[in-house]
Amino acid sequence: MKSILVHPPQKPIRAEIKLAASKSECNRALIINALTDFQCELSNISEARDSQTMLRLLKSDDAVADVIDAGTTMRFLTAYFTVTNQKKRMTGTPRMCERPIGILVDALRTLGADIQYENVPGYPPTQINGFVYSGQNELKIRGDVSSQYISALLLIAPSLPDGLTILLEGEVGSRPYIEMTLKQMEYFGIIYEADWEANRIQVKPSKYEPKNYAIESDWSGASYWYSIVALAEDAEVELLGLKENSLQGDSDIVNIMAQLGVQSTFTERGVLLKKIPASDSIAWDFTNCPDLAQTVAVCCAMKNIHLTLTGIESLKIKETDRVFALQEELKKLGAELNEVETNLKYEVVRKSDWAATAVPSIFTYDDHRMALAFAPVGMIHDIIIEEPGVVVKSYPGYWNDLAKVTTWEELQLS
Ligand SMILES: O=C(O)C1=C[C@@H](OP(=O)(O)O)[C@@H](O)[C@H](O)C1
Ligand SMILES: C=C(OP(=O)(O)O)C(=O)O
Repeated sequence: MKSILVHPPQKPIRAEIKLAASKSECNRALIINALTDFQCELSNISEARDSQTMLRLLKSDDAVADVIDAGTTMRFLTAYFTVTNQKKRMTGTPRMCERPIGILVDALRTLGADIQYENVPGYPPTQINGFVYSGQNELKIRGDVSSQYISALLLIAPSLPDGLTILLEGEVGSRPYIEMTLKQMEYFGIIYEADWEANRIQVKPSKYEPKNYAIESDWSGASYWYSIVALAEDAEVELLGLKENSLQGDSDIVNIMAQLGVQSTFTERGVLLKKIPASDSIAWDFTNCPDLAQTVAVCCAMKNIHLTLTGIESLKIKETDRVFALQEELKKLGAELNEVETNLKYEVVRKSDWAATAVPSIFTYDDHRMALAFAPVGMIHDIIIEEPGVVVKSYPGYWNDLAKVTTWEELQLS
């Protein structure tokens, strides 16, 4: 499959969508399960490639763990293999080897890990050689690069003889993901204290209790459906498997989309999305929900809603430089992502009189969220999404789900 041409729907959209499970919740549950010697019963395991990769690597005796392009899988497994004293070479795609891991490796080394870099210090591939506990039970760690390092350390913290106290430095990004980690740990019997005023988290040493755990559907995946409803002329969609009180910070899409023209009503099965009037402009800080930035940027561009974005610095070190990717691809829709204050504030603006002269063809930069976020443009006019297979990272069933509300066809681009 080389590319997909999405056509606007020919009739009002009325659909029920069973979303994929959250890969974030799933990857935490899989690590916790491994730390109970696989005694938990996990249900609704995510079919996302990131989670399937985690599942496979946790069960593998191979000396090499290739995480492909999965950040949480790389970071969580590095901590897990270290404390369980498994010698592993950790590697991934070329892009994964450009995504920093030094902050986590330094922290694990302080705890007693022998980890070596194969090429560039601070980046995968790494070789985990072993672990002899140093007796250190307090760490200072930067919180402004990736929360995944902190979640990785928290997940293994109960296994350390003295537990672990983490002092976070700098502005903490993606904090809801840290809270998700802590709440899942608590569910499995771990005691912790988090003081967010002092940026201090303390985890007591203990064993995870084996329990059953049901993984919630993915709110990041839900965001694309919000965008579909916001952009389509007439749409009502029920998303199944989502909860009002979610562990996932991306459930904030409910509040963002209330301003972009989508009302959420929670039902017994999930959430029902209906169209309502939208605002002319919004400002949003994505520090707590960086994965929603692409969805919202594309949706605002297409609805001619002026968007001011802050808190998107971490987008530059994800599957691709998402700021650059958005800048390049929004241009094809007559829109711009402008940097208003260096690295701090951006805005999305679109020429309201813009009309496509040819069908825009969106390059996806090996980033699932580029394909997922731009496909809803098809609710308004034809759009080509190149390399659409990238969606397997988090939402393998996306194109099949999209076929429930509109038509699309495969193209072979030369
Ligand atoms: O812990 C997690 O499950 C995640 C944390 C976030 O990463 P950062 O903490 O690097 O922002 C998010 O972007 C990623 O998709 C999943
Ligand atoms: C950033 C993401 O994932 P990861 O960091 O786990 O590769 C994502 O899914 O958008």
